[in-house]
Amino acid sequence: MRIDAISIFPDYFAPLDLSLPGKARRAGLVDFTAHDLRGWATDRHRTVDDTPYGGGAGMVMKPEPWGEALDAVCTDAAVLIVPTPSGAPFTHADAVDLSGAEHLVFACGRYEGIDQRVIDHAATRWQVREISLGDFVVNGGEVAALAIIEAVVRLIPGFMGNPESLAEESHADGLLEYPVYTKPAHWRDLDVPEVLLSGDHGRIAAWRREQSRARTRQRRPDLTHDAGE
Ligand SMILES: N#Cc1c(-c2ccc3ccn(Cc4ccc(CN5CCCCC5)cc4)c3c2)n[nH]c1N
Repeated sequence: MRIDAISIFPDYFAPLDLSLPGKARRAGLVDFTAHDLRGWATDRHRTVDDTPYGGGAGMVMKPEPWGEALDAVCTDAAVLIVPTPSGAPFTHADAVDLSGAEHLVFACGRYEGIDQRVIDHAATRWQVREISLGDFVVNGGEVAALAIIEAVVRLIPGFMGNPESLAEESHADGLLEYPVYTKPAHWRDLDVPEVLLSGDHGRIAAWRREQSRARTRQRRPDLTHDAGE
């Protein structure tokens, strides 16, 4: 998989050399490049923003640099991901879907966002996904791109050391994960649940299923329609 990120803060993606996706790069599973949008700004000051038509606070990112950047970076197979507070909530299903893509390009906006014509024009040439990380506002698309990249790359076949662990993850079956424990069995007057020390794999599996269901009911009633029934 090829992944490109376009941003006025390309150094924001340096942590990818340290985390999971960094390992994927060395294994040749993922090829990641961060690009500085200002490289496609043609004026002397390398301007990428201007005041909004219709008035309003803040600045909007100009279409010209973005148009040139996407023309240069996107291949025909590109899926263009545009993080935005107004996007569709990102889910595990999206991560699974995107893990099969050949080329992901992240358009990371700043200021009050990117001129809508950039997205509209891109949609005539590539698959475009406007995605939100959650119901809160941050100052740009980079943190969402990092989260999405990590969620996607770890699902690429051959990346995770223990692919079985993916099957039991939160949201993989519509439920939240059960609690986990390790040694010592007794710590600060707290014991590991006896069932986990029993060696009875059937009891352990049943206990974990019930813990997942209870957590999901308590913390995420929105997920409990018929998940994991
Ligand atoms: N993914 C994701 C995100 C983002 C995200 C993603 C990308 C950008 C680019 C810029 N910003 C900052 C910004 C965007 C909008 C506004 C509010 N509106 C602006 C237009 C007129 C009305 C008001 C304030 C500030 C971004 C934020 N935030 N939260 C998520 N889950």
